[in-house]
Amino acid sequence: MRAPSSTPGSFALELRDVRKSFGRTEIIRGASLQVKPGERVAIIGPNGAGKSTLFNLMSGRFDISSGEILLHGRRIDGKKPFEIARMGLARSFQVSNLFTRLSVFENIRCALLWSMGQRYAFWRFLADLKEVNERADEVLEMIRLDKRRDQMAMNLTYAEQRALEIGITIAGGSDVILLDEPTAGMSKSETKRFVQLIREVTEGKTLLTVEHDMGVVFGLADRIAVLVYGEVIAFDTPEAVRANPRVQEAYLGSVLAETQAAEAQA
Ligand SMILES: Nc1ncnc2c1ncn2[C@@H]1O[C@H](COP(=O)(O)OP(=O)(O)OP(=O)(O)O)[C@@H](O)[C@H]1O
Repeated sequence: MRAPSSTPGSFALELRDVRKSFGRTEIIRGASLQVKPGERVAIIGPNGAGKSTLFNLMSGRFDISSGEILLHGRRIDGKKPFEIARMGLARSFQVSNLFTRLSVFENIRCALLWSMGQRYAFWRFLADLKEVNERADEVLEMIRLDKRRDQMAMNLTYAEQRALEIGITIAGGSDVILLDEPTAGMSKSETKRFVQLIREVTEGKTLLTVEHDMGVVFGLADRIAVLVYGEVIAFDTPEAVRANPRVQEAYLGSVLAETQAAEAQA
């Protein structure tokens, strides 16, 4: 519904020396990232490294203390979350954001109407309802919830609720998508199916995801940003990140060892 507003040669999303302090504590300590249009980027790092904070800064939920954030070459730091959303950046949350007593269809429709916001006068808005309904059904098919269309969101399984969450995030047609731990709490088989779903619904879009599951990270990401104590210590292809001694030492060594131990036990 929304055309990408990229200017040639610009990055989809760019962070320039971003800093964020809470009180006296600096949590993000000069983070820089340049994400190309259509790239899939995973942000990994130890608990408390600042990954969610970084998402909150990109989506305007928190103000940055210094630096710059650009969406398709346009400054977005200092803007309100809804302004950033309407400029084409959408995010999902770790904690579910659904209207549990509305139907699956209505949840998507609300997201669509919200994304259209005040740009439509009421008469125009009514004329567009048909288009909105059609788009909502299209999104339901994409997230494979068309058969659950008229169920209340509260009656969906956990994995279906997470899929609906993704549908809400992509419904407005944003071309930069931030997903915060999309597969958290899922079984292995659910995770596998969900990663495939994420691939499909974000095809051609720019995706940033915060993820703890290294299987998901290495299966999904074109590039991985490693955040440790609020600093991006590596931003590279999965192979290069895996081989990076600094990353091994600061994070990945222990995580991979844990993952292998868990797999050996399973
Ligand atoms: N609103 C806030 N006020 C004060 N401190 C905060 C706030 N939000 C986050 N922090 C602190 O910032 C640090 C980074 O938190 P954040 O949630 O961004 O880390 P994370 O890398 O996402 O961790 P996890 O992997 O556990 O989700 C933590 O020490 C946290 O306590």
